[in-house]
Amino acid sequence: MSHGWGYGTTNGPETWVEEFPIADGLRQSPINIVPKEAKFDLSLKHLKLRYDSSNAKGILNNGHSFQVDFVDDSDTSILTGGPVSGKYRLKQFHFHWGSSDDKGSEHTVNGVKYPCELHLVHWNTKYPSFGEAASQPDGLAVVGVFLKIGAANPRLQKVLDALDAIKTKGKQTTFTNFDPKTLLPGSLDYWTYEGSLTTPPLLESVTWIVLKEPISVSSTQMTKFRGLHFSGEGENPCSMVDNYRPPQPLKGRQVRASFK
Ligand SMILES: NS(=O)(=O)c1ccc(C(=O)N2CCc3cc(O)c(O)cc3[C@H]2c2ccccc2)cc1
Ligand SMILES: [Zn+2]
Repeated sequence: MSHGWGYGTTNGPETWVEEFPIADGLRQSPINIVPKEAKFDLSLKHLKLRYDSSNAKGILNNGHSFQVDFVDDSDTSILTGGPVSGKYRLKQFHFHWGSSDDKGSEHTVNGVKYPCELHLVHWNTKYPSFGEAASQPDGLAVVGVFLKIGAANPRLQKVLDALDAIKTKGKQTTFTNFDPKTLLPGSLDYWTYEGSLTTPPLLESVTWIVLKEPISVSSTQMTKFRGLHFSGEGENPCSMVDNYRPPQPLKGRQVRASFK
């Protein structure tokens, strides 16, 4: 998918509406989460994430983030429970981060930005493929995990060590035997709301599941994310930083909490 959108001054989030009018839609993401305004919902189930590490297949610099792709031709890495019904298959995970430790997350909590946010992208198996699901209102479920500056996180190391091989746009390499469950915090308490992709095409097909508890990342580890480039090999080097969309209007949506 070649596209002109990005995170720069001439092609950043404020310009996306020109090519993707849904950018001004009724269920856009990310949002600012205000815990005191989230409604505890007793009917929300425990989030069940069951991943098979052998489904990990590769890691790719796609020019706006990097993603770890999973084999999704069977129900071996799935999300069930939580706010969704049915089974959602893990497709990929990726991150959004800042040029400094004071920004980088897409969702914010009481207006506070984290330095980084992990997204685990799943698609509803009632549809034949990810692409099909992505155009349906109940097609995708993305688990968002905040990263907070603290001790170095050894669970991130395998991912960070692979980044040297995918420095520039379009580069990819094999990435196997990795269980993304190792990236999750101890608690699976979450906020949930109906939203969209946070990158073009901004499709309004995502049930967001944002975990309350962050995982740790050190400042040194954050500099590894910032060593990637938006640009391709041989192009003018452009550091991959600030690849986050700012919070969007709630437009009457209710954010629910799985915890009191
Ligand atoms: N940040 S997010 O909302 O969690 C998100 C989720 C999925 C995706 C995603 O997997 N894809 C497929 C790869 C891709 C490549 C692009 O160049 C692009 O502009 C968007 C995507 C999106 C995508 C999702 C659904 C339909 C088309 C593209 C992207 C972002
Ligand atoms: Zn994302």
